[in-house]
Amino acid sequence: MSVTTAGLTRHYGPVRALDGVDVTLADGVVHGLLGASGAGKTTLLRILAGQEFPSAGTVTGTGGGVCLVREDQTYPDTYRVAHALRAAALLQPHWSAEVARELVTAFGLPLDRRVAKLSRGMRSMLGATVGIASRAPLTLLDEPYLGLDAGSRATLSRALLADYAEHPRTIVLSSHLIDEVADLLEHVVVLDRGRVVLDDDVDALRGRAVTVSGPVAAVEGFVAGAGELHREQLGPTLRVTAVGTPDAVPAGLEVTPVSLQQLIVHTASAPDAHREETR
Ligand SMILES: Nc1ncnc2c1ncn2[C@@H]1O[C@H](COP(=O)(O)OP(=O)(O)OP(=O)(O)O)[C@@H](O)[C@H]1O
Repeated sequence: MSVTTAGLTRHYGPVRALDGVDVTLADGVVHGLLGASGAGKTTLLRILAGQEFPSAGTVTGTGGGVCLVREDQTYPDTYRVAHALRAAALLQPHWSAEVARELVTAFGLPLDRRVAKLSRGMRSMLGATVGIASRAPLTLLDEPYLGLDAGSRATLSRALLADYAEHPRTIVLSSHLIDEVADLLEHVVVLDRGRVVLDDDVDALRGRAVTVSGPVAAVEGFVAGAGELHREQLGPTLRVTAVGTPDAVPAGLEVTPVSLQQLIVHTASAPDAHREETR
């Protein structure tokens, strides 16, 4: 299911949580919705799921069925894990009871425990179970890795990829910790203060930016005309992260590729003039 937003804007009083967001979430692709705290990720997911109205702009293509798992999902006080799963099964027309059972076992989720008494990590396990078992054509997971230990993070990633391979759908994972999700993603959308600052396939992004370090004058010469994302100087050594640098590296300079995490962090904090270079 392909979903498109046009000019999507959401104001809360003076706060522009979303400010003219134009994105297309392609069918059968795992997207990362990334950005710092307060960037607008949850607001966008809530609007996509129909749980929030935009102040302006449109969303098209969400008619096939949506499952949003929020990191602050609330349930009635009396709900136990089994109740939450039963409710999800009733609400989600593509629900797989088998997947839900497998994940409950893999995570070691206590079915008879009250949801209110679950630890932070267990709440994420429950959310992941609901999101994956929903098999919703548009599956939105808000901060799915919050509080999970390394083993459970691996379980979630494995289960998500395995089920997605058999039942491709449009998946959006929001996170402000890019390392947690980087390996799963095919496409990233980065928000910064309600605006899209990066919207590209992961394959296209990898290797696009480099960090170059060496003597100040030599580095300045190498990055002249490139899009600069970040610079720091330590005595006589200058280190610059940039996109669009020359292929030929002069002697005396050290050039290393930038990880997806670094590229996104630098893009979100780069001056506006240089953002265009990364698109
Ligand atoms: N109901 C609301 N009332 C007032 N302001 C809100 C409301 N919901 C969100 N905001 C504000 O909108 C901005 C975006 O919030 P949002 O929760 O979408 O960000 P986020 O990227 O999901 O952040 P985080 O990673 O911390 O969850 C923030 O400044 C937030 O304080």
